[in-house]
Amino acid sequence: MPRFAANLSMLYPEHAFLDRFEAAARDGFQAVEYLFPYEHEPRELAARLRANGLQQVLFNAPPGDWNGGERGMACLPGREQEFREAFAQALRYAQALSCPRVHVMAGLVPDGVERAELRPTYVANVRWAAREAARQGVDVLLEPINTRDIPRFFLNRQDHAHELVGEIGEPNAKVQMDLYHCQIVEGDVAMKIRQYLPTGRVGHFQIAGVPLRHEPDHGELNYTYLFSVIDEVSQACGWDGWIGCEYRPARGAEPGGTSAGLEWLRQAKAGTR
Ligand SMILES: O=C(O)C(=O)[C@H](O)CO
Ligand SMILES: [Mg+2]
Repeated sequence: MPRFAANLSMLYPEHAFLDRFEAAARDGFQAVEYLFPYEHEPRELAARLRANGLQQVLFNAPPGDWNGGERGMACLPGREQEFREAFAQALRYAQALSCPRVHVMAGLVPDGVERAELRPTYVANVRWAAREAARQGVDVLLEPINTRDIPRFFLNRQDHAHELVGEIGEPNAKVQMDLYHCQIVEGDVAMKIRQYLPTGRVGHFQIAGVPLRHEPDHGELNYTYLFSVIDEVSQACGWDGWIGCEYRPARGAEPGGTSAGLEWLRQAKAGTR
């Protein structure tokens, strides 16, 4: 069965962020991911990981002015210096947390600009980041995101992401394949897993039910089937990454709501015995 990481930006909303590590470990998770670690000292986060026997498997580089609506800087001409400084900060956290992957958000296409005009900036920024990250054994991830959640996001499709990874040309630049976004934008999810996972260019998966981004057993995707596809393909090609549980629990911040909603995970584990 694939290995699952709890996304602490979305799961366990009834707890303060630092207390979500313990909640995830209590539910049997052995790994976590989240959006941004930067409000906390690396040593505080490392202590939470250690105390709860957890691995950090992914977080995001600083995205620019998040509260002002920015969603990454990688595609933005004129922001290269800020991008580099932000990525250097991410690498310091990755080192302290022994985290092998950093997601670099692409950014929004500015009004009046054609997507194609941004491509050279994006490729140059991510190539630079991948080379820096390679020195400490870290992969840099590119994630296609749907435009219902993030209108004007630069990167939306798996084929676009894989084309860019090819052009970037660094072995540690990979795609973060979020099946929730993939279903909303393009569908045909199982065939896309079969197409892309064997290329060695998928660094990480994320999951959520579609359309509401709740538990994977809510909505139109059949994750029992998709997990069996990931299992089959990863056994054939030797992929041994993680699947991030990046969803908003249907019970919201109700105490114990995330844990109660993990029935899909208990069933997925039971199915492999
Ligand atoms: O939104 C997602 O799916 C992500 O994984 C990003 O990291 C945050 O926007
Ligand atoms: Mg995602």
